[in-house]
Amino acid sequence: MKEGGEGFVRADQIDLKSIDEQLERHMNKALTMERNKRKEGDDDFATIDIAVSPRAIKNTTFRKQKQDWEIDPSKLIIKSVIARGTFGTVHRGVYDGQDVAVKLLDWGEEGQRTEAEISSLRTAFIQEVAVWHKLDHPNVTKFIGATMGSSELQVQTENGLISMPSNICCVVVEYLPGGALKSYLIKNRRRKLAFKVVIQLALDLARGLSYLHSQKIVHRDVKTENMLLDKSRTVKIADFGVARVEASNPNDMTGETGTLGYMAPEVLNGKPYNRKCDVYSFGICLWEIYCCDMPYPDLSFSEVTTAVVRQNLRPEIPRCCPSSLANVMKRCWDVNPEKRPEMDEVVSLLEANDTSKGGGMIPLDQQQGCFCFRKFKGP
Ligand SMILES: Nc1ncnc2c1ncn2[C@@H]1O[C@H](COP(=O)(O)OP(=O)(O)OP(=O)(O)O)[C@@H](O)[C@H]1O
Repeated sequence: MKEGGEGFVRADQIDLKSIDEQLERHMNKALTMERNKRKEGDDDFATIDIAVSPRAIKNTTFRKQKQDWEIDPSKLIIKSVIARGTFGTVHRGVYDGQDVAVKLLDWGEEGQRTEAEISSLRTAFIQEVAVWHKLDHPNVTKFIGATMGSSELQVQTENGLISMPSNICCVVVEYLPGGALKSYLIKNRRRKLAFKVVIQLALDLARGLSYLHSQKIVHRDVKTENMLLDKSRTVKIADFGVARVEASNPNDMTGETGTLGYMAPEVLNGKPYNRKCDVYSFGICLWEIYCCDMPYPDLSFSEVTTAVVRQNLRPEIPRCCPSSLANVMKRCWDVNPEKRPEMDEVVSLLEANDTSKGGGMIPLDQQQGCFCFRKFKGP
């Protein structure tokens, strides 16, 4: 599917029949695999309270018990593509008169994805809905609803409204026009941010994470790309694709997930981890927000892993950074997860900062500038 101009998708570029056929084949395969997986006693779904009933397939439409998070597809209009993510495409849309972002699950061309990939995509999709639909906080992108397959979805094209193939899965969330926090930091990489703005952004993120942890959710992919800004620059946590309900036994949570530069050493090492991996990633985000820079720009993936795990490498904190903030960063990225603070403590530490006297990182190219970094490291 390609983007059209003026917020439209070109109708002639949507091959509805073949998408429908692909979906039908993929859905059946994925459901068979899921059924087999359940028979084998896989308890992956133990924490997911979505009723996915493989029995309920009729005429290729994926039917299930109506969930409280299900949208009314007739009220949703899908518009142009905003971005392409791991799942598929993210579109702008309108739901019941409200501006929304619509994440559509893309099953890929026939033969493009293996059955295992399709199954894991679908599991991730279900997982994202399972986690997200329960959340309600000003610093978490508001979940509006989802559908796991509907014949009533419509896409707005240059030629009017066109029905989407049945079985399309989508998640509908509030539309956030400010873009990703990462892009905002990149925009300000030369000028840097006022201390007041640094604290505001950091507090938003810290409050959002503290809320998630209070709900026993570990985000597992905390990074500035996954944080979106609303029109008044409030940070909202987005992308719950790999978020999980925290396991009561830490040994139940292992596996590399997240994004390298933000990943805690225990995650990089494949060791058991808990919510403290989010605290580590928050520490890296805090550094990034203060510096408007990227951690480890000159290192390759493998160099980052080795250096973080074996040499305790962390981003270099500029000398102009107030100790109150530098200490939060250092505590958050402590190698020992138990020594890292809880997110609610981080919120209190950030709230204690006095921002009335100005401050903030001094751009390197100013005469009296900050020479903490040896050279400019633009993203
Ligand atoms: N609520 C939203 N409002 C506006 N834009 C959004 C919204 N949600 C997502 N986007 C846009 O879509 C992009 C991808 O979104 P998201 O990260 O949620 O998708 P994803 O499929 O999980 O991608 P990935 O896992 O690769 O990060 C975001 O970087 C952002 O540009």
